[in-house]
Amino acid sequence: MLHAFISKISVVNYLNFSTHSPLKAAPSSLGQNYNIKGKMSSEPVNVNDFKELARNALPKMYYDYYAGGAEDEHTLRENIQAFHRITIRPRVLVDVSQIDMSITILGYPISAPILVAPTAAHKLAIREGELATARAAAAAKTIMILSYSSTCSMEEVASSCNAVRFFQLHISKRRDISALLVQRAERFGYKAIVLTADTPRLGRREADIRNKMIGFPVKNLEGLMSIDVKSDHGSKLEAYYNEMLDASIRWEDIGWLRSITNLPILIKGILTHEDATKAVEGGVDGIIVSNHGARQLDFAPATVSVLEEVVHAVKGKVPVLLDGGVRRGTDVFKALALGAQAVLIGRPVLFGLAAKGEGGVRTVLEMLKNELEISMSLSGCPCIKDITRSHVRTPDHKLPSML
Ligand SMILES: Cc1cc2nc3c(=O)[nH]c(=O)nc-3n(C[C@H](O)[C@H](O)[C@H](O)COP(=O)(O)O)c2cc1C
Ligand SMILES: CC(C)CC(=O)C(=O)O
Repeated sequence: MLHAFISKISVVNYLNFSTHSPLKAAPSSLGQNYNIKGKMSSEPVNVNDFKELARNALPKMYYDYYAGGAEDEHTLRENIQAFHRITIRPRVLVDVSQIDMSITILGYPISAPILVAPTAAHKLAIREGELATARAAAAAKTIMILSYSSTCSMEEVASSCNAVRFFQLHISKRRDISALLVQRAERFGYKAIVLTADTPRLGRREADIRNKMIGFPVKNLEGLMSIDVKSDHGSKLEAYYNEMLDASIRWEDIGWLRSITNLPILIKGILTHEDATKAVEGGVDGIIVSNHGARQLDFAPATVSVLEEVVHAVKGKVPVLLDGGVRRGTDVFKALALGAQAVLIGRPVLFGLAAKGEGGVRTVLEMLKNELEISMSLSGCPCIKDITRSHVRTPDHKLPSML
């Protein structure tokens, strides 16, 4: 009866767009969110929607650089699909009238366990580049990890907002220049060094090779280093970085890094318990489980599939973070349940920036936070510490014996 009544009302209103019905304004205001002929709206309702908007906003070469992965992009797909294979085990009748997503990372309080991953070249997305991203991260009360390969300098970013920032480092063949960057980061208030360990050379990103991807100015290296890339073939970026990166770095070099800075050191790019153990023994202050957004070694495992292995090896001695394929609040929830303290977001931030500038990045972070809040409410977890291993079921999960 009620159903029939509602149906009748909607048909009448649908037919009476141009009449003086009290609901007359509805079709035009709703029309901003959906198209009655069935086309998708241009207003994103989730983080994935930003990908298409970014594709439309960017030159193909830049979009492909942001979106692409290595070789067959098997790991790129797996980073997402591995999250889909994990289900959530919700608990009911828990008081979830107040949800608290706040945490601290290395002692710094943030509003939710979602950080901005280091990604290069934000000026390919918009003119303001990393300054816009940094302001959005500050507005979301989270930490941005500034890339070594940023297109705004670390000084410019430092003076654009007073939020907590970390600096991501590559060790280049010019060790003196890497040391100088660390000292500059320290002087300009960056609170940690994130050493990327999975990039002794660049992975084969075939879209970049086909597009003959250009090099972009690495602002932090201005006046310090210029590498003349002679190659006219393939990705100039690949040629540039292979010339610059020190492929001989080893575990012993963590000691060198420790000797030149008092900042905490996080190591990014750990995928096995063997390396997690070495990292802890080497005295790092945190581990980021990452396959570099599937841009380095194709057929490296999806990050969420190896998270527990790393967490078990680390035994709570240092925080473990994860990135790769996090696109939903439920993904954040799953990573936390498997032992991560927080996650980092890469491409969605770039897509938000390309589609809608600083506001786009802000929206991406807000969407993920809102989704995490809902996931926590519907799973019976009012605080982050309430999210436990027993809140997820992984594909290798064995049913406890009933005998
Ligand atoms: C366009 C792009 C540029 C990146 N640049 C860097 C970088 O400069 N340094 C670094 O350590 N990681 C870099 N990454 C990897 C990210 O830090 C992160 O590991 C990855 O993007 C996470 O996966 P997601 O994009 O699926 O969220 C980059 C990733 C992308 C997509
Ligand atoms: C310029 C690159 C080294 C930045 C990077 O890490 C990436 O493109 O994945």
